[in-house]
Amino acid sequence: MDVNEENGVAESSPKIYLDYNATTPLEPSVLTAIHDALRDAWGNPSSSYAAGKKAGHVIKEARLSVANMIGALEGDIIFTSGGTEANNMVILSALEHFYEFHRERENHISDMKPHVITSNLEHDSIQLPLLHLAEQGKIELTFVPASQDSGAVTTEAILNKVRPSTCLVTVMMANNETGVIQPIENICKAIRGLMKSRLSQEMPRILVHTDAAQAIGKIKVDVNDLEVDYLTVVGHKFYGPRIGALYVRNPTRHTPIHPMFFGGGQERNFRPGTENTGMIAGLGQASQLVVENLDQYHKNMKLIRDYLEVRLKEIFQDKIQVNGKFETSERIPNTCNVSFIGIGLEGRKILATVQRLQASVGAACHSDVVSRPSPILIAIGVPHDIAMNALRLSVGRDTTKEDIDVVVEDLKVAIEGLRHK
Ligand SMILES: O=C(O)CC[SeH]
Repeated sequence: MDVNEENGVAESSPKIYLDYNATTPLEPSVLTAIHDALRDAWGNPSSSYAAGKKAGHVIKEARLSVANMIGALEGDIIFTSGGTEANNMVILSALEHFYEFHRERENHISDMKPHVITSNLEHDSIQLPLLHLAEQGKIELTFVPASQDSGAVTTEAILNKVRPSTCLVTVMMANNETGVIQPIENICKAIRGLMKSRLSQEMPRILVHTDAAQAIGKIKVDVNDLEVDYLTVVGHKFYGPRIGALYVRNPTRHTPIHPMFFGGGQERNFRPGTENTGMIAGLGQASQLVVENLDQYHKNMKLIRDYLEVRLKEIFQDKIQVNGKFETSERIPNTCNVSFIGIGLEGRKILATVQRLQASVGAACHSDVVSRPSPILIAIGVPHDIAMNALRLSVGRDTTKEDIDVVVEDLKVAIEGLRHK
């Protein structure tokens, strides 16, 4: 067995991956679906001959699977390149809806700005386009702070920020760093309750979106329970490929949707561009697996995540704090955000010291920022020094108790070493 000269660890010591909120590997059957589609359904889906029809059939089946996974209709699903594209499409469609509403009433829109409400917990693919539009003076933007008693926004806090020009409320379904589930169903019901009065007062309908990236494949996601107008699906968070889909409730007839770019008319002109048949096939298969196994996935991940937290408590006792665990809110079953109490135990230092664990201190897209704590943890009231010492551990479908035992021992050795530096 070779031993790495730098860290003295046997090269063959396999790494333990606990960063499934960052991304997941493909399920074998998803890989097979992608391979088979690339091999057999390579035709252009817009072509009317056999090769095109075969590709079109693969896409139709995948669309049905994605729709089935979230309780939607086939026509409500628009394939996108991923969650970022889907989220940006929602924002721009809501703005267009605002302007169309006022143009139809011949209102002077030149001095009107659409208003958007979101939370201070959102992924960058919501937060940054909204900030960009606000900086350009194109929207008015309200960030509703999460409650520090629950790690989630409250429906009341969202409602309190509604104004006549509000056209979109967008709140993620579950946070990628803490796992805290947001009250999307309640928010939707409350916003729908405003619908009649707003229309009678010549105010635009408030559209509601949720980014379900971290929820799908972990908890039940049903658009009929939620009553959202839009919902973002991200394949690589549930063992699927790196494409996505946008759920739009009855597009154009009930819910406005506008293309961000123009081309050959694919996806009913909502999202033109020759379809990525192979990846779409994979997304369909990943969705089918969720339909068939969600309860088991949820049960297994929760068992292992809870075991992780028990073992951490056994080893570190009062020298750890689990962030995002509140009496008044729920977490997705696979996520544990934990801080190690003590000087010199910054999360990044711990990750640089462990021998087997692969995890993150927060969102992967923030991994380049080394000098600050997670803004999400600060937002839910975690003190700065505790937030600096946080690790985000997210287990997967196949993570075992033996994996957890290895990780906990790895952390124990690393932290003892850092404490004595
Ligand atoms: O790592 C995450 O939380 C999502 C990808 Se930026």
